[in-house]
Amino acid sequence: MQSVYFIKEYPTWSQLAEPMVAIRGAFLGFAFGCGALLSVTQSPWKHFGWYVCSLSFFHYSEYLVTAANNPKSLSLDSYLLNHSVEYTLAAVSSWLEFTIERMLFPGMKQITWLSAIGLIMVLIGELLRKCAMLTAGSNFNHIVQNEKSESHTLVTSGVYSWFRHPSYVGWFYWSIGTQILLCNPVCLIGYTLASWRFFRERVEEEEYSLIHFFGEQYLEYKKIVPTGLPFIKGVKVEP
Ligand SMILES: C[S@@+](CC[C@H](N)C(=O)[O-])C[C@H]1O[C@@H](n2cnc3c(N)ncnc32)[C@H](O)[C@@H]1O
Repeated sequence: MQSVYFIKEYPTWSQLAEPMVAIRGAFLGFAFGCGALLSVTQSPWKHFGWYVCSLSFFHYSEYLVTAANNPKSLSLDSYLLNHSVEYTLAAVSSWLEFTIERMLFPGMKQITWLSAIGLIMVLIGELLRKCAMLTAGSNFNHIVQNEKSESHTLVTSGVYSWFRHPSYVGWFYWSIGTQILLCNPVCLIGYTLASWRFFRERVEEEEYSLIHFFGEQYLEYKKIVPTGLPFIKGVKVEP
């Protein structure tokens, strides 16, 4: 008698992740729509609507640009929604601060000229970051690489000729801009200090690897081009 075997095929990780990608994309689209609706009303939450649009656009476009730029590195994490616990706490704190101050001092949340300055910072920061991603192409990776891949080349053109870390410069001013937009004084100070510390450490860690990868070529580039981040010089090199 012949036996029949059924080989059970388990879905691969990428097959499992596909619906999650669609769900996150749809959620960000929905959030953007809600933000846009709030933005065009005369409600006291109007500026919060600008913020929701900025936040959802940022996360959606991180995934989209990674897909176009460096599809090999694309994953569910490319939305950067689960960046870190600190990042999530910072976002929730800013929503709480906005809500509490909105209840106690409603006038404080309706300073349109100040929110407009914040929005301009957000837009410029976003543009700079996406220009950096597109300029670096497949050399750009959300996860700092400690091993040099064969195709990794040093990028020194376009926005990389202005700053050594243009995407971090963009993200730094984007994050500060969100708090100016929300007229959140406490989070403005907190975000400025926390993101400055984060990028100081990140730049040092990244530059160790880049010097290891590109040696003299990176050291020459480092001499000519600043990091772009205030009071951050990057890794110290002994003469
Ligand atoms: C998240 S990206 C950030 C890039 C850069 N720090 C910036 O702010 O635009 C991190 C990856 O970019 C790579 N990288 C950083 N600067 C680079 C450059 N000038 N040329 C090529 N790769 C670079 C690093 O090796 C790392 O894996």
